[in-house]
Amino acid sequence: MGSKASAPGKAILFGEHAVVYGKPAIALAIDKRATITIKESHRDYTRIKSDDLDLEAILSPETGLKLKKGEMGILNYILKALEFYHDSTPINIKLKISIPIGAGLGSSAAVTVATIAALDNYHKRKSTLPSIARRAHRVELEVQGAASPLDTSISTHGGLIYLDKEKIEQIKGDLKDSLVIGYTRSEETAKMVKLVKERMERHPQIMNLIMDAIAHITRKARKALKSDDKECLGELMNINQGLLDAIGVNSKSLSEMIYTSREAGALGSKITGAGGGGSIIAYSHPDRTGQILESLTARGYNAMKANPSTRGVLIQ
Ligand SMILES: Nc1ncnc2c1ncn2[C@@H]1O[C@H](COP(=O)(O)OP(=O)(O)OP(=O)(O)O)[C@@H](O)[C@H]1O
Ligand SMILES: C[C@@](O)(CCO)CC(=O)[O-]
Ligand SMILES: [Mg+2]
Repeated sequence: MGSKASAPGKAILFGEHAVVYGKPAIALAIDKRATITIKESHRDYTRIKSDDLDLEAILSPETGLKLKKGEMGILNYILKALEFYHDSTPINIKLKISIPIGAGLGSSAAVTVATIAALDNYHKRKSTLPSIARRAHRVELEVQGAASPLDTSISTHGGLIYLDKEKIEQIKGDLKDSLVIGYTRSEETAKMVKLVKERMERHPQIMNLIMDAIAHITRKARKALKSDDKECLGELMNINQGLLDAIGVNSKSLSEMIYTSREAGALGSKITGAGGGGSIIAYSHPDRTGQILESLTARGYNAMKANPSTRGVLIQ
């Protein structure tokens, strides 16, 4: 018997980094997914494979982990999820992923959530969405050393969520056909979270004022989404971007993508995710997304339209 589960990537509209300091955030699941398939193994070891990542590893109780090809990165999240199971029954794990990796689009969270859901199903363990999200957050915390529950919550629950500390609220907002994501390879999330922490330690009063300002923006954005006030939402994204620059997570390539998208008609454009490279999210009237996509790709950036995905984790 086998098991299969998938989970979506994410984009953060407001509150990245501030959420690590207990401020609210707004994030949406996007229509790119990670899928984990588990089959029984007829060998005495577990094999983890991903053609998309050109990754293959063997995990045996006797000889431990052997990385046959690819890089550890994402594998660390699968291994940590396996570790929490304390069950060394050999299995074959396969990962398919359409989420750009390490680009601020929540690939690590999606892989973690899909792995936990697939393992629950494989071991016939009853699980709830909050339980999957909680365990997935613990995996991200252990692997990265620091992580808010934001990425793993949105990957589990899907939709468009307003997260305030542990409280999750699905919010209404018309973002269909209005989002373009430009992406490059980002610095690892853990590194960017550490960089902000160090600046916080050097300038606590200033940084706390900035985090409070981002919190005000996020609360106001929640109202703008509900009232479909597109101009206000765009302007709040641009203000949030200025504050992300101030906390040190902007970069030249992100700025170039942001200004390119604004010149092409974005109402708002900002970093999404950890920053330091990675992704930007541009919000516009639906009739401008084509132009924004074209402008970003013409400058050699990867770009894609993103639509909210109401579907969170799915056990197939
Ligand atoms: N080709 C690859 N194969 C395996 N792992 C990779 C590959 N490219 C990047 N990684 C690793 O995948 C992980 C991606 O996690 P990271 O949190 O940095 O990005 P993300 O989850 O996509 O973005 P964010 O967390 O900012 O939303 C990192 O550990 C990175 O080293
Ligand atoms: C930068 C950050 O806020 C979001 C990364 O996608 C880190 C976190 O919330 O764990
Ligand atoms: Mg991540």
